Amino acid sequence: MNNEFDWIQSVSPKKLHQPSVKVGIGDDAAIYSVHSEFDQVVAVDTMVEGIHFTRKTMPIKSIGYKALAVNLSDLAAMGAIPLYYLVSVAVPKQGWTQEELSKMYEGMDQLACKWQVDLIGGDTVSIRDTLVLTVTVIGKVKRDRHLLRSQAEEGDVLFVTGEVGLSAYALEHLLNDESPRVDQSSFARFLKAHQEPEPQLEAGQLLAKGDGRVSLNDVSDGLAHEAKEIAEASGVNIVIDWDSLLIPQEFNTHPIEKQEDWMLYGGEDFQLVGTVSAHYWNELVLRFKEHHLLLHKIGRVEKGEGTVFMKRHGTRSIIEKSGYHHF
Ligand SMILES: Nc1ncnc2c1ncn2[C@@H]1O[C@H](COP(=O)(O)OP(=O)(O)OP(=O)(O)O)[C@@H](O)[C@H]1O
Ligand SMILES: Cc1ncc(C[n+]2csc(CCOP(=O)(O)O)c2C)c(N)n1
Ligand SMILES: [Mg+2]
Ligand SMILES: [Mg+2]
Ligand SMILES: [Mg+2]
Repeated sequence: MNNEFDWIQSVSPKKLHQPSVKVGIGDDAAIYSVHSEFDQVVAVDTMVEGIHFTRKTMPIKSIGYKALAVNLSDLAAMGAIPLYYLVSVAVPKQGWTQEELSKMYEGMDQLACKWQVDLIGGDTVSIRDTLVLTVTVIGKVKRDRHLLRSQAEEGDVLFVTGEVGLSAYALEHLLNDESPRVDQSSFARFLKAHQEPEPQLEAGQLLAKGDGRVSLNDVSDGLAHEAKEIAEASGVNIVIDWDSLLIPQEFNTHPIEKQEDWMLYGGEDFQLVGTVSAHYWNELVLRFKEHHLLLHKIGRVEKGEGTVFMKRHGTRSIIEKSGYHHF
């Protein structure tokens, strides 16, 4: 690899999307101007080789794409509009070429162009064994229009913005070397969900625009875990209605326990899960239809203190806050 400074030069954007950037890459820090009618929104998430990806589970370009996507997903979950991002990369001294790192940045750039977000800084260091990629995103939300996990109330509708379980299904096949055994044309959308998930920014912004009260979270650790976070933050119980979940046809030939593993506990779906009051629901569904976006009812909110239930064929069971845990 050339020296670190040439490398930084090579990943510096030639052109920026946001006119608010006053100083981007190249000085000690970035500067951007702000508008007072908006609040600033910031999030950071890290991807670690061996934990979030391996060379077997992810093409290199997708590692970059996903690292930015998971962060944009957190902004989506706040109802925010993304503006800028910073990238910190720790590169092992062996095993990664500059071409590969450039590919990783290409993945980020592809998604950044789609959402008009600008790379305004970062950090480059070496590490012993595995690559670590940390992305920080900065966005904005109209003052007092942000969406929180703590706004659910008894009687609300529980919704998701798309299918869940696709990412975990793909990952299981990738880890078990089974992807050649599944039908490749139908496997493609599962692979896409795992490798290059689409952050639901439009859905998040649409939910923030309306007048109704909304609670919202993004599905990184699994539907069960995220629903539990909403239930606990809001001080309510949540019932997930298994029979109303969108179950991919490919799951039908697998035992129900496997389906539950993928759909409730698998994680990394990066759909949004949330609640709205029942009388606002129909209007919201219409608005989503107008924007060609999916909003799917999967349960309801009840009085309680943070318990999540799953109801299947009329029988309820308590769902634990399990999903992917680092500790
Ligand atoms: N090491 C840390 N130091 C300080 N704050 C942290 C740390 N880790 C997480 N947080 C904060 O805790 C809150 C929850 O973080 P968490 O990472 O669980 O959410 P998330 O990003 O939505 O989930 P995921 O990481 O699974 O995508 C956030 O406000 C986050 O900024
Ligand atoms: C090789 C490989 N093994 C396992 C997984 C699964 N996985 C890792 S982290 C995580 C939760 C989200 O992470 P975080 O909580 O850090 O946002 C999940 C579901 C994977 N993606 N790749
Ligand atoms: Mg996080
Ligand atoms: Mg989140
Ligand atoms: Mg996150």
